Amino acid sequence: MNTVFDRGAIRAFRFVRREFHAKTGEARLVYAFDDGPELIEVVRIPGAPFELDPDRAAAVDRALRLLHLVAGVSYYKAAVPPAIVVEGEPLDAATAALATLVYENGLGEFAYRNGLELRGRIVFPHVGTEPAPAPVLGLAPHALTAVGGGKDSLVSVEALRAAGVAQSAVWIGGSQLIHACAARTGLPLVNITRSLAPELFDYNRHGALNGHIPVTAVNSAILVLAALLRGVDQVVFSNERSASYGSLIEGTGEVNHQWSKGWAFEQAFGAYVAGRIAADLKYYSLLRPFSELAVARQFARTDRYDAHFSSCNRNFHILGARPTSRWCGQCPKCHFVFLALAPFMPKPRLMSIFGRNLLDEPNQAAGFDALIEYRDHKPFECVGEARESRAAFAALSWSPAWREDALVERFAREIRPQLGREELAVEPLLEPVDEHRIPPALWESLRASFAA
Ligand SMILES: CC(=O)N[C@H]1[C@@H](OP(=O)(O)OP(=O)(O)OC[C@H]2O[C@@H](n3ccc(=O)[nH]c3=O)[C@H](O)[C@@H]2O)O[C@H](CO)[C@@H](O)[C@@H]1O[C@H](C)C(=O)N[C@@H](C)C(=O)N[C@@H](CCC(=O)O)C(=O)O
Ligand SMILES: Nc1ncnc2c1ncn2[C@@H]1O[C@H](COP(=O)(O)OP(=O)(O)OP(=O)(O)O)[C@@H](O)[C@H]1O
Repeated sequence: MNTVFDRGAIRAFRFVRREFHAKTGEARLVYAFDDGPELIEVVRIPGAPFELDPDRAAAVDRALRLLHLVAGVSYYKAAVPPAIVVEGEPLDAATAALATLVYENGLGEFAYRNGLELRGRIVFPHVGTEPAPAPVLGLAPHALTAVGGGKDSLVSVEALRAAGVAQSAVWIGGSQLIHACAARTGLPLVNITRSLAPELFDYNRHGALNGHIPVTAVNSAILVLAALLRGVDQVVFSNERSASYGSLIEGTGEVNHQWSKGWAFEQAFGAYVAGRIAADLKYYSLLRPFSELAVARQFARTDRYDAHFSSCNRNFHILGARPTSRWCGQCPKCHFVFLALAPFMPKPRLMSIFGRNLLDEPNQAAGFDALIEYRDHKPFECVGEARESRAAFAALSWSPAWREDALVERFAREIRPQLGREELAVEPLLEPVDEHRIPPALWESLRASFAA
């Protein structure tokens, strides 16, 4: 493309067609703006050729339709045109409602940063007929555990292992870091590849709208498809309770960067999968009842992954990682993970993971201030709630090992006196809540393994 991407002239975003090739495991998701070129996203699920009986083939097609709708968000956002057109069979009301929910909320940060109002503007056309409830397919008891290279999914892997749940470590994309973490689990590995339509990058260079998309919703829909193809009954994510809370922006309200990691998404998506795709396919987040601090404490209980994991998002760009080391030490994720692990890990171990002590670097004060919502809002990143960060700081400020470090000392002197002691306790934040979709027997075992 040599000209500008004239998004104002675009009238409609079209869902053109979806294809699945059982011999190769390749799904092709096809979109277009008006009569422009086809934008084709390709996802490949390993394990082909897939032999599917008619019921499973029909469920695979329903899952593919869901993935087509959800993954379209990457392209729709480039122009946000007035109309959405779904070609082929029309959507029913429940499917259209789920797609609208994902687009409106999952593009919340995108809309805020681009000064757009998307609520009420995203209309997926649908008809009034309701499809039959999804059948039971007789899927085998086995979890596809999504691995993201960070601490959360590794906590889930170990919890499922302890509970005796058969599982595979599954990841999407070409990240070597995630591959190394997945290999370190010792589980069977499943690496799914995904290529965005190359035209999108061209559009981005020529003036398309850009910003954050609900990537966990896309990954979830990919794993649902993979579970059906591989004939297994569970898709397990590792989204903690804290993901349900966004950043509070003055004059705007709450904007959640990680909306599709939150409880509202999990409930709607999980219910849709069981109700409309396959009745015995369970989608849930194993860490939903827990805070980031509870997950950090659990992670600290084994050093198996210390030399492999990273939560720093500079490792995870689709056009190639941009890290100088596994931890850049300067981004909100590095700040938060350092702070959250510090109360639960011996200091030398944490410093050897990061290669430095971030809490003794006075020039990083602003980054840590944002985490505790002091003079700034919580960053648009996957970090815990401000009350968790404040409680972690408070715990360190009473610890002989940490209290003399520059930023901890500053917290104790300047910020702690403004906060009530009851706001600063770590213990209440380690208590699980009973809001989750975890199968009951597994929940009992999980609760016991997280208890102190
Ligand atoms: C790695 C990262 O943080 N990427 C965000 C960044 O994108 P950037 O341009 O720096 O690099 P790429 O990720 O390589 O993306 C290239 C372009 O492609 C678009 N794109 C990418 C993936 C996709 O599924 N659809 C797309 O359209 C993207 O817009 C780029 O133009 O900045 C972007 C704009 O703010 C972010 O959207 C990129 O975030 C990725 C989608 C991503 O995978 N981010 C996760 C690390 C992440 O933020 N996870 C959240 C979960 C949030 C959720 O609701 O699911 C978290 O852990 O909190
Ligand atoms: N490339 C990926 N493939 C499959 N699942 C992924 C991928 N990236 C992230 N996930 C999953 O999405 C969820 C959110 O990712 P997130 O980055 O918060 O988790 P994490 O990498 O396990 O931990 P951390 O919060 O320490 O980064 C997790 O369940 C994670 O396993």
